[in-house]
Amino acid sequence: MLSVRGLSRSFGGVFAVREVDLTVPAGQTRGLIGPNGAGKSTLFNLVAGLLRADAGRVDLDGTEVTRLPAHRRAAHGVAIVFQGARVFPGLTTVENVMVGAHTQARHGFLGAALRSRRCRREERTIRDDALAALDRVGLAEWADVPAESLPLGQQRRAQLARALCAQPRLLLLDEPGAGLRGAERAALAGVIDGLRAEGLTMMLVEHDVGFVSRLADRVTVLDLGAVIADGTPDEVRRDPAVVTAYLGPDATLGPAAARDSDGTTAPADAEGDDDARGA
Ligand SMILES: Nc1ncnc2c1ncn2[C@@H]1O[C@H](COP(=O)(O)OP(=O)(O)OP(=O)(O)O)[C@@H](O)[C@H]1O
Repeated sequence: MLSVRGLSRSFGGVFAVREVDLTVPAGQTRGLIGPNGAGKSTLFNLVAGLLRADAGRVDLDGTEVTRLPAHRRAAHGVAIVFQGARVFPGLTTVENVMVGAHTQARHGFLGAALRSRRCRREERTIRDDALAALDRVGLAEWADVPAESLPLGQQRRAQLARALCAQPRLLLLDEPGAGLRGAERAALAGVIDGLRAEGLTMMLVEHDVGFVSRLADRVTVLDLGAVIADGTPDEVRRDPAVVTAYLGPDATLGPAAARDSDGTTAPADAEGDDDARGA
């Protein structure tokens, strides 16, 4: 589904992403972890076409998209949920989600302004698609409430629904669980797990190693822009290079410790990690 070869990008002469090779087969959920500043978000932006690569190539389903802008890659099925993204205030939950489907709408400005019959029909279809996406993330009953009145965890799921509305084939989730605790975190993990079971191809950036380990089939570890490990969650947690990069030379990255989404190191039985696994 996704193939990245020799991908590099630097800012002011410093590599943010350095000669990254990565293959994500269709149906796989790939975790992407690494310390702060490792290059995770930059890699996502390079895959989504929001940043230009200095070198290397990106292929989606066998088609090279390296030079395509973000909207053309979206048409190839790439959707991204940004780190710390907020819902649009002043819109209901379903209206927030409909914004995602509007990227695929056919009617132009004139049709919308005149409320033509075709435009109204398309609007109904978009609303139905948005309601179906809300159902997939467990928010159907909150469709008509102001989105900003939802708790943070539900706002995150609404953003996920917005991305799903574009019917992606590759979904990039940049720290979707950041700042979530307890039941909210467990609910999000349950939704991501459901999408995985449906066979959606996903990449998931998270600081919380327990959260990623529970949800990903395979994990890639970045440090200083380069891939330092790639394997099953268990293999990666035991890899000495990963442990050192993450926590320092004397630490362990097994069930005993994991860096939580706020960047602090917490025991695995702390609230966030435990809830993610227990979902
Ligand atoms: N637009 C930019 N301009 C300059 N430097 C940037 C820019 N974007 C990223 N960087 C730098 O590139 C490096 C990688 O940043 P990036 O945000 O991709 O890391 P990250 O792994 O996502 O970090 P975090 O976990 O903190 O979100 C960092 O050193 C960062 O300061």
